[in-house]
Amino acid sequence: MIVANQVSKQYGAAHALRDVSFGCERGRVTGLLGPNGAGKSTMMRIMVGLSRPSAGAVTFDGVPYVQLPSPGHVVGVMLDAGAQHGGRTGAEVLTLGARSLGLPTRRVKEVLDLVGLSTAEAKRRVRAYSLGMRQRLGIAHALLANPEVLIFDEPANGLDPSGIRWIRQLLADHAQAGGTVLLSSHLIHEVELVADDLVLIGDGRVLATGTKQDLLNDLTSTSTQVDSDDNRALAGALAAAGHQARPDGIGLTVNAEPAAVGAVAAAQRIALKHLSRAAGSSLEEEFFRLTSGTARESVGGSAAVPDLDPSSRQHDNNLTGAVR
Ligand SMILES: Nc1ncnc2c1ncn2[C@@H]1O[C@H](COP(=O)(O)OP(=O)(O)OP(=O)(O)O)[C@@H](O)[C@H]1O
Repeated sequence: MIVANQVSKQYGAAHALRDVSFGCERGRVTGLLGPNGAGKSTMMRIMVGLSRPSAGAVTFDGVPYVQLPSPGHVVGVMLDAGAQHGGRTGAEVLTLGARSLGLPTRRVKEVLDLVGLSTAEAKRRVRAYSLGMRQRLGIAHALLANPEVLIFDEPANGLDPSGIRWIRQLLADHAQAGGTVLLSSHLIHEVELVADDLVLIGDGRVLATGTKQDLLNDLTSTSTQVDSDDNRALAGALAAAGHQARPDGIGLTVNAEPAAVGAVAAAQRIALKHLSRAAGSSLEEEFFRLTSGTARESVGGSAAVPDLDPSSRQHDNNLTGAVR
């Protein structure tokens, strides 16, 4: 089991992650979902020791990645498919990987077959690969030692529809065989079909976690659609009452029971034209609703932005593969 415990990361004055905690269980696919800049890549880099957290820790069955006796045998990582050396052939990249893991070179052919790269393609230099081929090579590299844990950042990036189906199946099969899978995406459809559990993050904070089904039930059960004579004033009054309201093309969609929305409108003497429970929102709609607030205060409840102690600032660089 992977456990992220109160992980925070600051880049200078910017907070990329704030107190992020979640778990990924064996036998399940966990989807880390969030819009661009939410902190997904930062979280994954911290998980595999490529970046140091400002606070908190991530463990694999109780052990931090960097303290695992042979991390490459336990955790298969695919973070940045573009990071492969462009001057090497795919076969060379995998052969070097196999050697460093103490694996026989026949494993190279096995993983090439597994990810659908032909022998001819494996002989080409990586710089000539399409994004989808690089992605497959990165996945092949992660699978070399047949690790129990897979951590993939945006694995469907660049894959064609059949490739996307293939990666979904691969991840689901891995979990079904007892493995632990964490994948990130900013595209909910990519994870909706394969993830058993979801961690929604925005602005570096966990917005919601749970099984996909529970989350969907929770998120959709309290949505209300409302239209009024003055939706701007109503949105302001709802926000002041602690509810999130967003324009939905007709009026507002609010994360509260209809009775609560009606009470706020009545208190402000705003006449309503429509008030109903929102019908069957999709997970995507709810995801956008949850992550649409750019103000940190609007997504995290008690989310005051703490002052940064200048002495704690880290001047990190941005080198791929560097601990930062
Ligand atoms: N090396 C760095 N230096 C400064 N800020 C950084 C650095 N790396 C990430 N950040 C910032 O941290 C925040 C989270 O970035 P991160 O790449 O983790 O998000 P993400 O969810 O993976 O986004 P995307 O979906 O676009 O890949 C962003 O505001 C980003 O600008």
